[in-house]
Amino acid sequence: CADGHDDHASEAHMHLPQKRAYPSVPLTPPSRPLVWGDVNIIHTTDSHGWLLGHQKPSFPEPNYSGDFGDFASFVSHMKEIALEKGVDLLLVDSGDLHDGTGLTDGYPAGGVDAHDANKFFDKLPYDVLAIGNHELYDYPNTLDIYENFAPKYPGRYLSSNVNITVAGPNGTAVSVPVGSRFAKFHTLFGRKVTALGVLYDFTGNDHNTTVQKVEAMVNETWFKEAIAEEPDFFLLAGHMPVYKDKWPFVFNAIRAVHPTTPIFILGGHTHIRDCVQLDGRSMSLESGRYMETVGFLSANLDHKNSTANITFNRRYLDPNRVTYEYHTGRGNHSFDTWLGQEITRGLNELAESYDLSYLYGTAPQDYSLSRWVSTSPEARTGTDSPSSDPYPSNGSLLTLFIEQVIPVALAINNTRAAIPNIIITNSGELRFDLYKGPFTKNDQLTASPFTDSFLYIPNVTLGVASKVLPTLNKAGANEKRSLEREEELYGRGVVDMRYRAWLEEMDRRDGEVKRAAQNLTLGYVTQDSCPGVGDDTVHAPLPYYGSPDFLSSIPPTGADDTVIDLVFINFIQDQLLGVLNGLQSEKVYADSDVLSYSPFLADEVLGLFAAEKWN
Ligand SMILES: Nc1ccn([C@@H]2O[C@H](COP(=O)(O)O)[C@@H](O)[C@H]2O)c(=O)n1
Repeated sequence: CADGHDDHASEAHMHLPQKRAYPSVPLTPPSRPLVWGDVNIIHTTDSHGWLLGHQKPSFPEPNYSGDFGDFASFVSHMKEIALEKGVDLLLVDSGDLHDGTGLTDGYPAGGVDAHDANKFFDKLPYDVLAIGNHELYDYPNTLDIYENFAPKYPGRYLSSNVNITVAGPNGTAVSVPVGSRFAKFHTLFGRKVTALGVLYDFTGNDHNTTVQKVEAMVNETWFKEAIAEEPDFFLLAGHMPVYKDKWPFVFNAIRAVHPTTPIFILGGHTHIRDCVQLDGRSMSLESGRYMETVGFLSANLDHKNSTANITFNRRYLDPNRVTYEYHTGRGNHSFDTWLGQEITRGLNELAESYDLSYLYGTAPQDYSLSRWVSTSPEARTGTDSPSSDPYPSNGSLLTLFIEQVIPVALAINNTRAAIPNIIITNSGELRFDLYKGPFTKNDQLTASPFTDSFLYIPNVTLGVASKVLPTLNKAGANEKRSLEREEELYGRGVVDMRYRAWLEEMDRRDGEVKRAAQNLTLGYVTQDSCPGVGDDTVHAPLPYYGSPDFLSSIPPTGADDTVIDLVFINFIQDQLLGVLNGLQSEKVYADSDVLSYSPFLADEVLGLFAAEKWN
């Protein structure tokens, strides 16, 4: 094994949470050392609970096999290197800590999503953290951030445009920032920083939370006062994509007062690796998702009022021990810090206490969302020829979910099971591939983490019901999606289309040629608009297969006027009612026409199916 972890390799094949996230296969090391500057930033975003690292053996998963303990050791060593060099190194997170793995979503009854997993986050020396949209879908999660998480980072957990309503001193409701609106602090080497934490215009937030539009935020008095004094640099963290979103509102508001002050923007939300320069004295970085990327951004700052371009460098690191050891000059025996090992141990204990290795059944094959996955021996090195799992197909997780899993699971103990139905869900309900072999509670919550419920409207005619899906997808929506519709979906947090477009583009650009060469492992291949190469490790891109935004079960056969149950996931209720009312004029459907279809939630159906069919 490339980095001498043979004795642990067998652990990586177990279905239980790993005792240690050693890569089980040889990993490609980074292509070159990092370029350090006077100011350096390590960036995480959209981690969604992936603190135990990616544990499956098929590529590209081993690229991301470092766990949060490894990351903590990496950060400690990088801090030491920064100290030796006499430069600043900041640690920044851009939000979305909730929803995505068993560690966040596998909490016992009465618990709160991510409450326990977030305790490991606060063991790291984050300088600034920003709130994400997944902190806002459910009020109890936001309240937990407000009461328990933000106070761990006094003044540094930023929610510049996000409020929560809580009980005030005399019992009256008050709307207050979830964290702080802004932070002003000095770095270790005395640089003055003004930081913000901005959320994009999210509209899917729960009651008693508010998100102010970005353009309104920059007109607030507190904002104008916060940016009035010139710092050595602005640090704009935020759960907002660096491209095609509203960073320019914040950037321009600052530039109107400080035309030359350096600005670092650390964005997130679209799950992609991206970099943009809004001018020569600023750089904006977005560092992927699911702890599949750790971003590194550095700059050599010059003197006040200088108008010269600043030299920035950015890098997208694959979070694994080979990467971490390479950049810190450590070997396998000198890499782990006490804190790192404690975090790894604690995460595994949490996985155990949540019973994440509970076995539902054994998956007969891999099922993928948009990419090829295979467990053939060649796939271990990422060099076999890809098999085809587009949607719809037998290898597509979307097909399995909508055509088999949901119909089987929702029929369990259901008095309406004999009534023909059409079931519709958003494809974003599924978040990750499902791999051949033991299918555990952790795998269930990783593939489908949301506690969304299944609802129905009875007595919809088959003629109307069968038009709902094409209308939702607006036949050919991927090519011709109307701006209005895209904005509405985007506001509710639906960004899967941006991530998918990114994967598609990297495959189209040079996928076939790079894969055919068979000398590269599979992974992300980024082309952003910043100078130089961003990916730290060179890979061949994964083959990409597109999928629609919405999925439907196979419709029953019958005449157009046959009445059926129209079943759907609650996340899409508003859109579905809108479409239904546009398709027929006999009845105006409202929330009061919607009934509960099943007690089972979206984060249970794969497990129910596996227990019934995969044993
Ligand atoms: N209850 C929910 C909440 C979200 N989704 C899906 O998640 C996507 C947004 O997540 P990001 O990580 O991209 O912010 C969105 O596309 C929804 O499809 C859901 O299904 N149910």
